[in-house]
Amino acid sequence: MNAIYPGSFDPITFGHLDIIERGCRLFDQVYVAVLRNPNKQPMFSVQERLEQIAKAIAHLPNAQVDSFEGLTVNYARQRQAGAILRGLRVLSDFELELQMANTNKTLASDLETVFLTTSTEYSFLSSSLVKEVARFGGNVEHFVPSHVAAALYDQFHPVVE
Ligand SMILES: O=C(O)c1ccc2[nH]nc(Br)c2c1
Repeated sequence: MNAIYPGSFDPITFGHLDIIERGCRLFDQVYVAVLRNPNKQPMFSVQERLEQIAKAIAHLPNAQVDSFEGLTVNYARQRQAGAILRGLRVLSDFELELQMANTNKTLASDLETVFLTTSTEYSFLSSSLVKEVARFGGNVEHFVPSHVAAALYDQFHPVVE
């Protein structure tokens, strides 16, 4: 069975990678799918995020990066996925995740949402938190892959020609 792992990944964190690596042990193929959302102003472009994710999952032979827009259930069908993979960090994640899972179940009754609880060491982690730490010059090396840490540094320390 294939799974999709949809998200904004702005940027990808070790929390996301924890879910992806464990999902790769459960599913034949995991599509790490960046949602192209024109209503949001991400820090990194879709292309930048695709490249960041591709490098982060290069060690996983059955994971691949992708992007999509519109309904998650339509993208899942396009990728012939039987599951939507989601991570749960803390109880506060559950309410929105439950709403999305029930919506998707109503739209596509043959599509399951599979939740994995993140490892406790990453349960506090979010892309927003990482960007705030980087914004104020904090060390993010324990939160994101080194290439993502470098991209965050460049965001806040632009080279002046
Ligand atoms: O980085 C985020 O914003 C974010 C949100 C929701 C999340 N659920 N599981 C994980 Br890992 C996760 C990460």
